[in-house]
Amino acid sequence: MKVAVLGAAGGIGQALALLLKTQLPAGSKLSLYDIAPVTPGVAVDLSHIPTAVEIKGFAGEDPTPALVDADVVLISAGVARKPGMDRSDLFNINAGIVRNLMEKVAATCPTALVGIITNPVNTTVAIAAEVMKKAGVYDKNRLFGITTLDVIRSETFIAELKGLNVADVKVNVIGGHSGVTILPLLSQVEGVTFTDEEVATMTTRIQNAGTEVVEAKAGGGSATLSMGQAACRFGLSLVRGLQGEANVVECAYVDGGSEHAQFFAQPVLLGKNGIEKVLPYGEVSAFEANARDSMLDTLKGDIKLGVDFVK
Ligand SMILES: NC(=O)C1=CN([C@@H]2O[C@H](COP(=O)(O)OP(=O)(O)OC[C@H]3O[C@@H](n4cnc5c(N)ncnc54)[C@H](O)[C@@H]3O)[C@@H](O)[C@H]2O)C=CC1
Ligand SMILES: O=C([O-])CC(=O)C(=O)O
Repeated sequence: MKVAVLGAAGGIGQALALLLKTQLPAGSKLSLYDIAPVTPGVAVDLSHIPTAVEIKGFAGEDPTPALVDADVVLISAGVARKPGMDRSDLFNINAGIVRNLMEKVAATCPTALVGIITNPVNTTVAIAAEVMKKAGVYDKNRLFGITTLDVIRSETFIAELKGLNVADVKVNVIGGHSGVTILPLLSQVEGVTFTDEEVATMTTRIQNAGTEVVEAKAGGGSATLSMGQAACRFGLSLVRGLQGEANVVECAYVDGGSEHAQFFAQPVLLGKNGIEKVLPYGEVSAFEANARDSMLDTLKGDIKLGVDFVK
């Protein structure tokens, strides 16, 4: 199994590379790429960790050498937010970065499973899909916007509020990955009830959690370490699915035939071809149904921006 990380010298990329070096199955290959010249050195550094994961680093303008024979490609290349910015403010720079990298993915490893981390995810995933379509190699079951950070934040915050063992908390987060498009389905969390006020406060906290980190880092970037953990969890789930493990389910932002929008985050069953099955997200409360319906104009606008960018 070969996993490539594009953007591997960045805050997320380095954390993700470290976690993958220590957690990928024995015999895996890990390939790191970034335009930053330090990237081969990051790989040398990680290569001294005694695990049976072979690691190589590549820098420069062309990601192709890192992509050859990749089974999974995780993309965190691009710029991150500073205080006062919205995720959509990253579009101008990151749209072109994702388009260029996806052109290389389409040419070099068109059947790899691709996880997009680069913001604005609601839009960059649509860009990735359009690039693959243009190249004639689009498979909607192999492209994912990684929304796992919203899931692990929800698990953490709910466990804290309700005094639960965080390992026991499971929550679906649907929609997209910015502001009101992030919708945790709190009504489905087993073994707990929330007051209306708790639902409102918790939903807003999860939706604004990225901004919480951006403000706390005070100009030093956005979430990197928690995102490294989230992307590692998601990347390992992709690998487990590829290896034929049963019942591997994650929420992700996918082209899954949703009635709500072309791309919509919901639970998916992962397998040897990426998405084996898009799963229903289940019953929702009146509050959640209203929040879901109210987000759709924003989400569809974000998607259209990406489609128009490539067309
Ligand atoms: N999906 C999610 O939940 C989250 C997404 N993000 C997003 O992830 C992205 C990366 O964030 P950080 O790692 O904190 O940023 P960073 O600035 O620390 O790292 C970004 C890396 O991308 C590299 N890069 C830039 N252009 C490139 C290109 N054309 N090819 C290859 N590499 C290139 C840079 O050299 C740098 O090493 C941002 O867009 C951020 O908004 C951040 C947190 C959560
Ligand atoms: O908020 C940001 O800019 C980074 C991000 O996507 C998150 O932390 O969820």
